[in-house]
Amino acid sequence: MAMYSRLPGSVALITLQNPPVNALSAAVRQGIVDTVQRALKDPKVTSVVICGQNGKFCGGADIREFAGPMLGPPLVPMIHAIEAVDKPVAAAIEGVALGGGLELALGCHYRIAHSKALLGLPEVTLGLLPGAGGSQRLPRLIGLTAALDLITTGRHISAAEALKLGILDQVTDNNVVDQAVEFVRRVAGQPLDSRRLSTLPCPCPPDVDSLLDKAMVKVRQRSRGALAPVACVQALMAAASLPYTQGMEKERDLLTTLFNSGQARALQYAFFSQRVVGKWSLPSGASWDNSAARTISKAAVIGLGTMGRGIVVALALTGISVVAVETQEKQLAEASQAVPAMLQREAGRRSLATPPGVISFSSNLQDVSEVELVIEAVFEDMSLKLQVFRHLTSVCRPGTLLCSNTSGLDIDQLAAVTQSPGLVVGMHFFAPAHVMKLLEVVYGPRSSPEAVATAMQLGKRMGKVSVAVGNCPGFVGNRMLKPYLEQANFLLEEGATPQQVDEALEEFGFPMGVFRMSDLSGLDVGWRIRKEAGLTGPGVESTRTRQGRRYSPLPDQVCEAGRLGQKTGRGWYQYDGPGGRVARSDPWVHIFLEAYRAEHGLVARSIAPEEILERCLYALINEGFNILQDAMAAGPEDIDAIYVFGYGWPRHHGGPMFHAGQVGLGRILERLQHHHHNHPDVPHLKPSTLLRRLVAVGSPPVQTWREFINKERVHSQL
Ligand SMILES: CCCCCC/C=C/CC(=O)SCCNC(=O)CCNC(=O)[C@H](O)C(C)(C)COP(=O)(O)OP(=O)(O)OC[C@H]1O[C@@H](n2cnc3c(N)ncnc32)[C@H](O)[C@@H]1OP(=O)(O)O
Repeated sequence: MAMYSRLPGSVALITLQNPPVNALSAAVRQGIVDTVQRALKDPKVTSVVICGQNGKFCGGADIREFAGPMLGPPLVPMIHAIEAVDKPVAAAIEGVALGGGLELALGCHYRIAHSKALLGLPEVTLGLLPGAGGSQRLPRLIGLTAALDLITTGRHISAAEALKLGILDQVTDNNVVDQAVEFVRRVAGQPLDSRRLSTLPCPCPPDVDSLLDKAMVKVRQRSRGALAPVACVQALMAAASLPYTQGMEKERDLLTTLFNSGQARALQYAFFSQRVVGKWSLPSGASWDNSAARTISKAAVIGLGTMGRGIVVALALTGISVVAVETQEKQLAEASQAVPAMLQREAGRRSLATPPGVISFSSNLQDVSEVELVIEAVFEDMSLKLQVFRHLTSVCRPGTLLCSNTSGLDIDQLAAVTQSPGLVVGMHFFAPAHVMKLLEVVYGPRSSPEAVATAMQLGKRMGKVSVAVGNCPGFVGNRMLKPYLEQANFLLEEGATPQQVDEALEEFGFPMGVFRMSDLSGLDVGWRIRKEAGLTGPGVESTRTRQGRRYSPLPDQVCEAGRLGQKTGRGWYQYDGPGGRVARSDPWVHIFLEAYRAEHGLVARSIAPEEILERCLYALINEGFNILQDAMAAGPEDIDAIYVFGYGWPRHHGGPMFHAGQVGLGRILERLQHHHHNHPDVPHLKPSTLLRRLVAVGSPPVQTWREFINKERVHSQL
């Protein structure tokens, strides 16, 4: 797990060996301890280089080991022992040096990296802090201000940035091990005291207290309720004010608290969920490892509204040539101005010198005839989409993949009007499409494995977390959103205000509560969908029961008053004019709610934040169980990834299904039963069969549900 070799010229080379990322498992740590000892004892060795095999230095501690008892030599003394060696030790960094990997490198006396290497301390994203001395050594090396940035964000930095910050001693485009060997030969015999970071003072700016206070405020605002960012700032406070040994004690105490927290478990689950969903499988048996994806080099986007423009940019950024089609001249003219500017901005944000893809604009649908894949992004209207698909199937060459960016319409219906229904899939992007990480890839009953594989791979190329989902109204994300929104409206009827509902959800960790979010997206979106579903509109009676179930006409009435959200400057809140961003409580809404309750004979009651959370979140979670039961998502990880990456579910709560497991399935079932008893006309509160089955078998951990569901399905229990 760590190979020792003696190179000519008295250099010992230690190579970490633990594919795929040389994580510091117990065996690797033992290997390092043994090989460092060997190098120390060998009088012929004058210097040491540590590197990783297969072009990767080290991806950090082995996250899989966190679930069990920690065996093998601990990291902290291992790194101290390296720092104390009296022969120069250099880290030769290729690929990645992340987390414990960078902490190991910080324990070495010198760090040499390849120009393409990435470095960082991403522990905060796993609910931890750099607990192998990183929180104390890094600020001593690069100063408190820069260390605060790197440790509280967990961002990966390039070798060039690391060199500028002073983390690296040298960056090379050549073989990094050769360079490191040459380097240590050169410095052999020089004093090492100043290279032992633990012995250095921590460079701090004069206004250190104010810097740390501001950092604390910032992390609390950025990730409300998250423990790890706060602990990172506390560890850096210790680095700034205490001797190294005491700083290390503080680091250890903070790490122990975090390590045992539910948040660390949730964030580590989220890390693995993201990877699990990439290994997609469909009920048909088609999966990522038995379905070939096509490589797309030329694509078209139809419809250049907000979504279409974002999709064009996302495709172009991957180097794909895009034909961007809009039949309305005014919209086309606007888009051909806006899209290149968006592309430049996004390329800049991603540090790309020039956007790699080429975009051509057209008002003629015939111009898509030569592309390999089309993404339709026209208005969310089935008859319009059908018209576009009929047209596409006649103009595109045979074999072209036809995708729809619908947010919930029937993919199969679209496929049915084409000549090759197997080549039709949904690609549901989230606004802004070039920024948001989530992509739902929707397979219909006739979608071919090749079409699904191609869309999944294209999503990955665009840097998205692509999740394969089944074809049902709203797919996964929006299907679960429906009961959540419904409960929020019912809570207003019963006495809550939009602020109270939003505050409870924001306190839980959502960046925006449901009403602020609806104002941002535009209230007319849902209004149109409800009209199409015959739930509201001319001729529909204004009652609180529609289509046999409880219905709240509140959002329809807000729209009827011309309040469509931020775009009209009024919605559930008021804003400083159309397009305003800052939501303020609006007396109109309170008067309106009172009048509404009076009209329907409702008596407002005081509603506690706990009830708001239970009603909104448990209704959403319950629908998640229904989705699993209907096989519209392959496993809970798929649902959780969708909610974390597309709907602002706080990552430190893992995702709705993980959260259900943490709350306790028995408790979720009991509260749903309670609320359903109080609201028997709300079917979404009726506990799902799958939830009942899981509770009946003792509420197994979320990681085992996928297998349980598959077995239950075989035995027709679901
Ligand atoms: C008292 C307890 C003491 C604990 C001490 C606490 C200190 C902790 C310090 C740490 O080091 S925490 C870990 C910090 N490291 C990271 O966060 C890095 C995580 N990994 C990544 O960001 C990426 O994987 C990567 C290294 C940038 C590589 O990305 P790439 O896209 O190339 O591949 P992936 O698909 O992401 O990964 C491939 C494969 O490897 C698995 N994996 C990656 N990193 C780790 C790891 N650190 N431990 C275990 N496994 C890891 C990943 O799950 C994939 O596996 P799969 O089976 O193929 O899905």
